[in-house]
Amino acid sequence: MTTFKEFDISEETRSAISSMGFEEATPIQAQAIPVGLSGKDLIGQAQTGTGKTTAFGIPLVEKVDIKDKNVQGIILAPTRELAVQVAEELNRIGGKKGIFTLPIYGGQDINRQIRALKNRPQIISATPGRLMDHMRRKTIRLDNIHTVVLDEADEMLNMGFIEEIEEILEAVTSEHQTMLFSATMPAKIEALARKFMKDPEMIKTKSKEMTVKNIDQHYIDVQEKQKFDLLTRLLDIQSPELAIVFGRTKKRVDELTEGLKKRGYSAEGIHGDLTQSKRDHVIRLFKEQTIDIMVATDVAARGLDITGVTHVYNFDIPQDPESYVHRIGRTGRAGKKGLSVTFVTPRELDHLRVIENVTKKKIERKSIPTYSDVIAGNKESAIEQLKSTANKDDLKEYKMVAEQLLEEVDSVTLLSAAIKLLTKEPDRTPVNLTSVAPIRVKKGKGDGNRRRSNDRKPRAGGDRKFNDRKPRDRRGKDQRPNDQRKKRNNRSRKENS
Ligand SMILES: Nc1ncnc2c1ncn2[C@@H]1O[C@H](COP(=O)(O)OP(=O)(O)OP(=O)(O)O)[C@@H](O)[C@H]1O
Ligand SMILES: [Mg+2]
Repeated sequence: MTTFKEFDISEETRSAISSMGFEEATPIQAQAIPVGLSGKDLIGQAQTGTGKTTAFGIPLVEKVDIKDKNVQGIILAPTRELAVQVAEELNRIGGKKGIFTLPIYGGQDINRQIRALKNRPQIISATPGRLMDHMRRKTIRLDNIHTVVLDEADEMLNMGFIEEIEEILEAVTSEHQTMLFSATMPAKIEALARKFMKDPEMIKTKSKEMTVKNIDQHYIDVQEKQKFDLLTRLLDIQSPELAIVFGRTKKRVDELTEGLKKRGYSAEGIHGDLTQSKRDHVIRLFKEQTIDIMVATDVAARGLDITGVTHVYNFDIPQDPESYVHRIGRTGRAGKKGLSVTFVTPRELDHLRVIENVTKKKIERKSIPTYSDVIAGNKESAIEQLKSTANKDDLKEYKMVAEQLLEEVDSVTLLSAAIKLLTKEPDRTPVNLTSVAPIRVKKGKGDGNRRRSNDRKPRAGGDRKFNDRKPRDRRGKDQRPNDQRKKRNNRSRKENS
């Protein structure tokens, strides 16, 4: 067990960490913080939800010279929401030392960011595209940077981002430390990462599996057409506190959200085609539990730390094992329990095996719940509702009627009637989704790294991730016209950074 007292850090930072409620350092923090503080380059790999943000946040904050008014540290993140979240965490860690971290991301008024930069943040947490925009305008200078962090490093070094990352790193001309973090680090990406680093120390927390033990991982073999009914059945039976439903494309997310609303669930969707203010709004509603289901593309797969997410449903099986690891990692964070359920159509079973092989974890098969399972689940919720109302609410004005009723009917019969009335029938409002083609394992490349090549062609999965390109275009990536590839890439950058 390592406590934060054991690190050679300032009193302010120690006190900030304690205000955040952290007592013991997590394994990645215990190993990475001393290396980070020593100034050495490092690659940190640890499972989702195990505190990697603080693992790089503490060394970064400790290295900032408060008298120096220049930007001294940059953190790059693949999505806007993550850039914001990381900035918030860094502000909690560095606040007591007077260190200010500013999030810089696409979709927000650039002039507003330029004004905020006048407050002289020492650290910037940015998405690559918008940072480059500021570099070109000379509103951010990188010549005094002593620390560069790539959060979700494998994603950042994937083909969708590599050019920006190279350009940004080349612009950091000062002597600097580079730290890379992610829960996944495919070998090819690690090799590529080393080119940007000086003899990096590799820190991997010991564990056979890529995913955390506290997530129960299930899958259900289901026909495409049955998926939506299955989802609503599971939602009724499992009553998640907060759930994220992942769909493969933007259109899919829109259709799923509409369908869930039609059946009376409080759900909102998030994907790269929405305005940033809509994206922010959805995240806010979800965080404050005004809605309890967030339907998302992979734009929400990485890094997001939302308290109360008890369930992750992969309505569509993820394209690659890394995406699976990150998606399900939105639950089961900081030691809490979580459940993930992946819907697998018969022709996708091979793909599921690829995921199991790469993550070194067997995913447990479950069968489709029956109608009577749903009724039993709904009865359970009705009983919970009755109990919590009995415990919390002021029932004075109902008590007299209740006593009168008890003179006519016995208490067990009365309560049974109340439970019956409160037990919902499953909503069967018809919902039609456009069906999507199954994801197939490509022959001879079933190593789970098939989109992680580091040649310079745009990656299929990566563009899909942030552009949410429909996997319909089943031509090989080399068969698509060049200008089409370029357009997709550019759009992806504009949308997400
Ligand atoms: N030492 C600690 N003790 C208790 N909770 C902690 C500690 N460090 C971090 N946490 C909490 O754990 C949660 C997960 O942390 P964080 O988001 O940094 O995980 P991560 O490893 O970056 O996950 P991901 O791979 O999904 O990005 C956060 O809510 C954070 O506040
Ligand atoms: Mg993280």
